[in-house]
Amino acid sequence: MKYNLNELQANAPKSSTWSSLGKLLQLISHERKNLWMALIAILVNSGLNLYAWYLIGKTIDKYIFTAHKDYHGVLVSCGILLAMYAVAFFSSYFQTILMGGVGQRMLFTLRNAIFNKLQILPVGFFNQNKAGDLISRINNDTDKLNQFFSQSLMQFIGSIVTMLGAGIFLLSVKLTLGAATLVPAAVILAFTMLTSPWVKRKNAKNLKSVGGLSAEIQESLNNFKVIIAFNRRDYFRKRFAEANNDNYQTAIGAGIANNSFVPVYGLFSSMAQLVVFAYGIYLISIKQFEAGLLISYFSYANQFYNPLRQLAALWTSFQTAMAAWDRISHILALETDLVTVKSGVTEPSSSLLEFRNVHFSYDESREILHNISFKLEKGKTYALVGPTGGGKTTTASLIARLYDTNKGTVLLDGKDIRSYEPLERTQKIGFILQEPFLFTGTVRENILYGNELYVNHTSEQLEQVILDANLGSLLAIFEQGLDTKVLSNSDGISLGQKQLIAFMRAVLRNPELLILDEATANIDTITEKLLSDILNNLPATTTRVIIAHRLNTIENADEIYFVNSGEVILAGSFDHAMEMLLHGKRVS
Ligand SMILES: Nc1ncnc2c1ncn2[C@@H]1O[C@H](COP(=O)(O)OP(=O)(O)OP(=O)(O)O)[C@@H](O)[C@H]1O
Repeated sequence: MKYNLNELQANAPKSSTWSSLGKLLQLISHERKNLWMALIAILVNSGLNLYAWYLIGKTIDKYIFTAHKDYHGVLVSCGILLAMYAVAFFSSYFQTILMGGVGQRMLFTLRNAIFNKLQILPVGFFNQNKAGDLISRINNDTDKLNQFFSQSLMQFIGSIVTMLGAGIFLLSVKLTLGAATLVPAAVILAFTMLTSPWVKRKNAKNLKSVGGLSAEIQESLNNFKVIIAFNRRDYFRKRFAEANNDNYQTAIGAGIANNSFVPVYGLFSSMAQLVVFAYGIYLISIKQFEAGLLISYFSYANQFYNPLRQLAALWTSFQTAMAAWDRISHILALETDLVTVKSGVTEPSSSLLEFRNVHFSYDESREILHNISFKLEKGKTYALVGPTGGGKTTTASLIARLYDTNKGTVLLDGKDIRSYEPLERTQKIGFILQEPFLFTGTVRENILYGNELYVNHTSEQLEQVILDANLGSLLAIFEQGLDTKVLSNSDGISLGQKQLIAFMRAVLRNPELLILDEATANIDTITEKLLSDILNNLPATTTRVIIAHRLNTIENADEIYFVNSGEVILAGSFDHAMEMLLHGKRVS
């Protein structure tokens, strides 16, 4: 299945602005009550600000530009205006608090939704996407949406309400003057509609390059030791410089696109002022208009064009939010292809696991396993040997269902492995990976990862469980026992020690099938002997699959399989396996 987010995004059909807006609003549809209250607050605010200018114009005409000036009337109007501004202030404040909360809650929910989605996606997804890009989607893109919802959305609506109110005033007071004032706005509207797709594209490109830059930083931070050891800093510096340059170029592109509205809006709003000035004075000269109203008219033209100018900035925030939403929605729309299928017929089987005519490839280019069939019996120890890149880890990954076959079936206890719920399957199969994963915490926390059975045990009780499982000698290697601190980046703990913790973690889960993929590669010979004793003392029914390059590790296996060039062949004796390793076909 295709999981590469950048490719999926490039090939996705383009969606219209309005359908994207609809999808964006669905994100906060459960906040209906808060949205209505914020909307009412913004209507009150805009309405009061609009009415204030009408009152000012009327006050001037009624009390100033008249034969009997009435300053008391002006003072009364000022009192009313003060009260109106106070209410407008509180409604604006209330709306800001409401929408700030909506934005933060949406950010919280979205980040959770993306993270939960990542938990269910298969290994293939993580093979095809860079961690840095995913982090950027979770952090940066969700924040772009938050900014739109918490800051821009209500301003957006407020601006539209103010514009509508001002537009209605302009047209209703004097239709001809109003229509002339609004002509430049029609030009701006056409310009905005025409340039929007271009602006969105520029912003999407910029967000993608932010993801690329974040992936580059993450990769070089992960590999900093290799970079320093090999003095290959130039290589990473070059790659970083390229990603940074790409980000710089796309940011400039997005900046130009986003700001291209500002001068155009400025120019056309000045044009509108000019129209009001020239045409308004003309109307006064022919006694069809009053000077006080012209002052109001100027202000209403401003009330119309200022929000329009603001809309330019808000439109940018909207386009950025839509580009961010595109990137997020591609993750949310993904489904795992490792679904649990309906359980078919359970075949009575003495073997614990069976490969039946299995074909597998990571991508279309090359088949890694070709028509493979073999059985693993309960309680036996199997070794997988073969040259580097021969397909051992791939075979083990299919045994643990990290991937599904392209063709053929893997049966666990006579049942299609795909019919097991993940919890049941992972309880039956323990997998110690080539590179064990530990997280920052203590040995205890790492041992109990994914194991509900002992979480409430005291340290003494857990130590007893460890002793009973014959793992005491391994725990003794850690100076502070269960309380020994572990860092996920492995500093302060050796790779061998990490493998020991992963080994204890897997054995304590008491799996029916235990896979060790090069799990002793970094362990000294004496400790390896300890591990081998522990493996021999596992319950008699436990099946073991051991992948190892060190030959002494596989000496005592019941069966040895030779894995290479798409084949998994039973090698028979240890000597025959050695023969195959020395003279067998190597990977092409
Ligand atoms: N995630 C992946 N995507 C694409 N190809 C892969 C992936 N993982 C492994 N391969 C390819 O599959 C082939 C088998 O790899 P695999 O890791 O199974 O070999 P291996 O026998 O375990 O090697 P080693 O002894 O070095 O661990 C190799 O050619 C490898 O390049």
